[in-house]
Amino acid sequence: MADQFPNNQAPNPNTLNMGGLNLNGGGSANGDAPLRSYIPPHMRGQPQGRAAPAGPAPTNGAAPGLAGSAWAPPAANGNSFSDARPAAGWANAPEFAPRTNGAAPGGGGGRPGWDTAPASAFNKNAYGNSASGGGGNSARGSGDGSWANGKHVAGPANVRVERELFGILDDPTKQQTGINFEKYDDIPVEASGQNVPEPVLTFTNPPLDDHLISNIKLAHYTVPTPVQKYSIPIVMGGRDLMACAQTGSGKTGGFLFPILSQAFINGPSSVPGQQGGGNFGRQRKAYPNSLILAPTRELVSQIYEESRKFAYRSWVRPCVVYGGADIGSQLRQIERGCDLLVATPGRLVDLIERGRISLANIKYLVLDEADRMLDMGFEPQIRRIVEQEDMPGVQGRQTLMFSATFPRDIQMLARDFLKDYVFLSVGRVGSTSENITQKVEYVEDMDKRSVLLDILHTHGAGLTLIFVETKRMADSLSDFLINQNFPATSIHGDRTQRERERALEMFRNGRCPILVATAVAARGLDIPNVTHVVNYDLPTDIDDYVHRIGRTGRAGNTGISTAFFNRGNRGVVRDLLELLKEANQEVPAFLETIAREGSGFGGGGGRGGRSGGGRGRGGGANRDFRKFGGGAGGAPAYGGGFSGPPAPAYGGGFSGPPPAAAYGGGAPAYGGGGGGGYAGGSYGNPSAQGGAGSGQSWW
Ligand SMILES: Nc1ncnc2c1ncn2[C@@H]1O[C@H](COP(=O)(O)OP(=O)(O)OP(=O)(O)O)[C@@H](O)[C@H]1O
Repeated sequence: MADQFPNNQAPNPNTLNMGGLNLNGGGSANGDAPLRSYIPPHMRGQPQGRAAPAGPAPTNGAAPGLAGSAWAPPAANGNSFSDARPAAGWANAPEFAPRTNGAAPGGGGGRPGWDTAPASAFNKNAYGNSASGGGGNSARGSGDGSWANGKHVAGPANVRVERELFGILDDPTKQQTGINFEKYDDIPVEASGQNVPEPVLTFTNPPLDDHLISNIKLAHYTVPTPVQKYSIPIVMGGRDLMACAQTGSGKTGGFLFPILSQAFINGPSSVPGQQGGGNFGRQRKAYPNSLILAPTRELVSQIYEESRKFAYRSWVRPCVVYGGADIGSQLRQIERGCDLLVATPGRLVDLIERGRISLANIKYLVLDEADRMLDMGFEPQIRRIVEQEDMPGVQGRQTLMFSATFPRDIQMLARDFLKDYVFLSVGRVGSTSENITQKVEYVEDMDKRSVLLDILHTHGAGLTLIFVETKRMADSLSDFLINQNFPATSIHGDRTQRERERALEMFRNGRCPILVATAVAARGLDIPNVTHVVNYDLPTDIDDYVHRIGRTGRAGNTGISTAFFNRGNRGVVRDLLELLKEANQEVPAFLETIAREGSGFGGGGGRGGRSGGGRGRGGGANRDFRKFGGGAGGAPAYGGGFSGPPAPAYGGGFSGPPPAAAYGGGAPAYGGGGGGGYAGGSYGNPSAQGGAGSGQSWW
């Protein structure tokens, strides 16, 4: 119960601050607020003076208005949602416990591997084959399969684990592809860099390993998405990669497939100092071959679950570590073997300091949502992990970066972490999927609750994710919705890890189909059946908007997003306008008007708090940095081959190439009209408040 009311208090309907909602005709509850400008549809056309009774008064009784909506509780006769819920509902939901790696004992077949494929570019030793463990006679590996006599021996099928990982056909708890899945192939692809390999068109051998293909089949994937088509040969060919593709278009598979395929082909590496022995038994220090870093606990958990799917029955044993959870159980997991590690940077540093993880065997380093990790102030930890511990240098590993957005400063970080990389963009960098119908409504702050209730009352089936800017707002809005008998919960950085996991699970399984979230839930989360994303508070940075709305309209499914916009959001108006136009969305007239008014606001929308020159969307700013004279070699563009030229340069005002020195870390002074940090201070907060390391953030 405490979970529903974050302050351990059920809100008192009589003292509930309704946020100035108009409950008694014209004024607010205490009668002194001005008339609200917003009139919900069901009240429109009624005599003046009855404006905006947008929600029921929080008094005892049923929940008027809910009955006809998707949220109607089966027995809505209590005082509040907690009373009205069905017996089998919220309160009785099982405690959520993070899944642990299910056992799946071994047997099955390996395959000859990549040897039959063209020799060009492919480095057979890329996954540690050069070490004796890879070629050893009985190196077991730590997953459920094993590696014996230089061959991969898969474990036997385990029906229970298979069901847990892959679900059943058309399983509603798993993401199904939607009607627009094939349309991903219409998105223009640009791949720049030296000697970019041709894309693959199917999940076949070669280049992919048969064991991986069998797991891909279990996941019911039939064809690769565009980012996967390109990333598979690029990564298997031994190249570094910076890949940018729209939200929900399969980037996770884009890095997992080639990494795991190589692992299945080449086997494990030996532990340093134990050459020839192939000691893969229980040991205190883990030597993973692959490291995937991602910004949030929820995201690393999700990537871990995906890696469990595709590593099923293989010698590879994935592990996950993140802060806020019991380190003891994570250590025990690692001790059982850890070939592929998914981690948040802070917890990984902790484990390295404890001497429990060595990065000496890393062959693949993935930075997922790298731009967010920088926003969160993780750069020192990331640099420490990559540059100051025992990880092989840039020449000795493959490094991959994935996101839907790649602001300029992250591209500059790439200069230090990547070598001769391919820059891949599926659609314009930072663009939104056309699978999402984007609506923008003009709503004054004081009317937001009322409009939200209106939306929730009329909303159909599916899950609704509501983004707010602060933790306090997340709590107060979810309390408010609960008092309005809506099955809501919240997720933000001040909730305990258990509360966060529980809230997410309740949302995922539909017991709480409304989730109020801060930016902590903006990135990467793949939750089936999220049909509506509401930006109750718009972010100050357009990239955040792109990721937030990307929680819907995934894997070819359609979705709706609604943004509440008012003049307080004018800093983002131009970017929003351009984004809507580019994605063929309806553009409300007020946006054009405010964009014209706001010509003094600069075009960048860049954030404060970040070193460097902000992240304006000036022409070319979000595309391969190297092409704009950054000093990394001006790689030739590769004809992407997927219907047409890349999207045109976006925004205005790319003012020419920066001097070469700008690439070296100084604040680059170019970009669309002065994006150097939109004031307001709501961003950049991580560094201002101690950064990721301190655990303090506004979200
Ligand atoms: N080839 C495929 N066929 C069918 N479904 C796929 C395929 N690849 C990925 N998916 C599904 O598409 C959904 C979105 O994939 P994923 O989470 O990797 O997207 P993403 O591009 O990383 O999104 P985000 O930018 O939000 O992190 C997932 O549910 C995944 O299972």
